[in-house]
Amino acid sequence: MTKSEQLFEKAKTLIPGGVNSPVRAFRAVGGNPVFIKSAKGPYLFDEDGNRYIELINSWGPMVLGHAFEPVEEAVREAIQHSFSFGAPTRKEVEMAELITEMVPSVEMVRMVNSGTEATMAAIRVARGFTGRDKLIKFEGCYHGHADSFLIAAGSGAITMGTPDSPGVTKATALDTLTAPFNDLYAVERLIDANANQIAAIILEPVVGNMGCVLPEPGFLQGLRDLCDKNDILLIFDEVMTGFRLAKGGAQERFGIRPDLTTMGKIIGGGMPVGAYGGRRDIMSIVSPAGPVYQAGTLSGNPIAMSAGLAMLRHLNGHPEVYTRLEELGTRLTDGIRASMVKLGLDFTINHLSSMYTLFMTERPVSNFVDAKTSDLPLFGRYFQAMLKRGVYLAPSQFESLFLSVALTDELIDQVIWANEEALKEV
Ligand SMILES: Cc1ncc(COP(=O)(O)O)c(CN[C@@H](CN)CCC(=O)O)c1O
Repeated sequence: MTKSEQLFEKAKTLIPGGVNSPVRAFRAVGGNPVFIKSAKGPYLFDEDGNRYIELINSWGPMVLGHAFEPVEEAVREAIQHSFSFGAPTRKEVEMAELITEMVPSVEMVRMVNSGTEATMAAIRVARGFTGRDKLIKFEGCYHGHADSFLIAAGSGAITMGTPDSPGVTKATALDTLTAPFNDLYAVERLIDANANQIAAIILEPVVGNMGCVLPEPGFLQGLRDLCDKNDILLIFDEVMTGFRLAKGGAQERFGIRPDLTTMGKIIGGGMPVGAYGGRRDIMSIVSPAGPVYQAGTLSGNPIAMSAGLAMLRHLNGHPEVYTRLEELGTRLTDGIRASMVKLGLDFTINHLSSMYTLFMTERPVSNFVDAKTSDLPLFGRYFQAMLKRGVYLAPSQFESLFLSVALTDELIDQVIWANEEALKEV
């Protein structure tokens, strides 16, 4: 048995499914997960000494590559002052200042410890602000594992076949309305049928959690208009897209101003950090400034703030990072398309900047129903064929991939080669 296999056997006796987050278990792609020992730049190294070109980057955070020196240096400096105080610190003020500078719609921000906490809090604030109970989310979008969002959820929920998880009460589920992504008319019908009851519409402005799915022209603006017309708050869940698709996230790229934004992943530089923020009048009702309660022992943790600050400061000061992410994404997806032409294949690739998904379906993918036409067993074989060739993909069809600027043209070309060989093999 390999070291990874030994570790997995033991892990399964101690941790549900042997993992601390379901999608890591390779359930959707077969085989056993590789246990990662270390990472550097564009590479992961597993417990058995295998090296992989990394296309997940911890599901988004490691946009500058693993062990990025300025982030590592910031953490080394921070740990000399102990780890956690449970009291306000200078770094939290600096973080709030930087986030509100980089994301102008965020006039005030609260730090939390995960994307899930951020979206949980954002919807509570929206309900507190509007006095309304219902929310609209989109089928296949994933906003973390809070009860309100495990309705037609994407990511690991659909990967494990539990888009509507047991344990979520009927009462909770009744307050979550769902519509197909990119379907404005369906949203209008929900609003008409639930007049004055909807607090917020929450979405991934560019979806990663059903695989990468882009908003069709007019969709985001249409949601903005519907929200304005019906006094509904628009929440952009930018846990994935924030600081990746542009310095100011998808909202900068598409020119739409949400009322609230949730953030995570990149914001922590690889440490557990989430955040939610937005209009000052809305955020001013959050405790202790206002009555809507939300708290966290490790929120604004000084080590995590140090890592996040170093990451965001680099992104804020180096716009060339975003140009490079565009180049890398275009080179890779153009290469994959060229391979498919050569092989007489016509699978769908959805791509924006450093996010993309190769769907094992020839159907265009603009919503969850489309994404679910993918041939999942074929995807599993493709995943394993890529892993065998030293390329580490997301172990699920219903996930976006995330490139980092640590990748080089040569490594991209290596991935293109591996992809062509893998598609031949499967
Ligand atoms: C748009 C969006 N919103 C919220 C979340 C939840 O964030 P976390 O609680 O996992 O930090 C996520 C988490 N993303 C998944 C990847 N699809 C995390 C990976 C995992 O669940 O292990 C997200 O993508």
